Amino acid sequence: MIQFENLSVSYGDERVISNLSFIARKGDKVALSGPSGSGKSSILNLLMGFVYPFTGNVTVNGAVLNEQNINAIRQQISWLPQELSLKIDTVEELFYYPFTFKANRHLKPSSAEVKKLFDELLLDVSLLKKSLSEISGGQKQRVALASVLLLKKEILLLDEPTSALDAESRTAIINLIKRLDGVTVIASSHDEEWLAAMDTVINLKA
Ligand SMILES: Nc1ncnc2c1ncn2[C@@H]1O[C@H](COP(=O)(O)OP(=O)(O)OP(=O)(O)O)[C@@H](O)[C@H]1O
Repeated sequence: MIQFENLSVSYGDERVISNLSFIARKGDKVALSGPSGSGKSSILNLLMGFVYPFTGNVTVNGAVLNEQNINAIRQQISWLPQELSLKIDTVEELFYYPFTFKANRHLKPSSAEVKKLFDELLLDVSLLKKSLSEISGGQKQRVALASVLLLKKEILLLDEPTSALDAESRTAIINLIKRLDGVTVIASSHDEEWLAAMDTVINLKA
């Protein structure tokens, strides 16, 4: 369970989020909506411990998130950022990047698992042999999503996961996310189809 209690976030003098409270239970699919700059990414950054609240608490599975327990909490989370600024050249490097971390090495998927998930994401595994400059933004987004899904963590944080996708792959991903039993998903999105499909939508300008 993830709980935000009376949470406020500020950057310097700028208050971005004020008195936000919500609970996501295990397996809930939660969307964060709101205009650009309303604080959607900041909420995901709070859960990763990149930002700390100005007031209030974030609790993950009963532990109030702090600098001492953040590393243990991150082990339970798989995070897909909005922009991937990695110094890598190939699709294969992008896909296997999360598995290069010591904590994730044992989670490296089999080629059969990779093939199965790529099929579900409407991707051809031959893409892995290409350089990043040869694939589209939508293919890159789905390859990155595939690797965070294969980490099989119980919490999945997605920052605008369908922003580069066409209608067909967007629907495939929404269906796949909805079938993830027991996985708590929190995703920022401007995508109406995504927002309509999730269990809860938190509108940050409401
Ligand atoms: N590290 C930072 N330092 C200073 N200000 C920041 C920082 N991160 C975010 N902000 C500011 O906080 C506000 C909320 O940003 P955030 O990225 O959380 O919004 P968002 O809803 O995710 O936006 P978008 O839809 O454009 O991705 C913005 O005004 C942004 O400029």
